[in-house]
Amino acid sequence: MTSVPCIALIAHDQKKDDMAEFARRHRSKLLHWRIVATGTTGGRIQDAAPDLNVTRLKSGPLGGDQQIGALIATGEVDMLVFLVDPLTPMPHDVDVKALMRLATVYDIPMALNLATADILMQTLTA
Ligand SMILES: O=C(CO)COP(=O)(O)O
Repeated sequence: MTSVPCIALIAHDQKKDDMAEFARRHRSKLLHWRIVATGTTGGRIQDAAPDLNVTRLKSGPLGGDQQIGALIATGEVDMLVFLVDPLTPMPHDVDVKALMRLATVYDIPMALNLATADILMQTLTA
């Protein structure tokens, strides 16, 4: 793990309220992390907790998931929280699957729902 660990945060549209609440709830721990996020998700996190260190990438359907996958492949992401919407078809479903695949290949702790994300955050010491 690098000196400032990096967490990737992504939420599909139906889960963005949950992600904003997640960022507020875990703000004190997330202050010690660099956050990378897809475009719209990152904006919602910045609105919810303006003092967090958020780098916004492209929106998911425009390549943001792939950008985060590339960061995982180069060893720059330590944890992934991806709040997925399993009830809505996505035009970029292949990108979503590719990101989950890379997080698995590189053995990155990955939460795909809020309950697991909260447990992962509880394991962090800072
Ligand atoms: O579509 C997404 C993940 O697949 C998320 O992208 P946005 O955060 O830009 O909405």
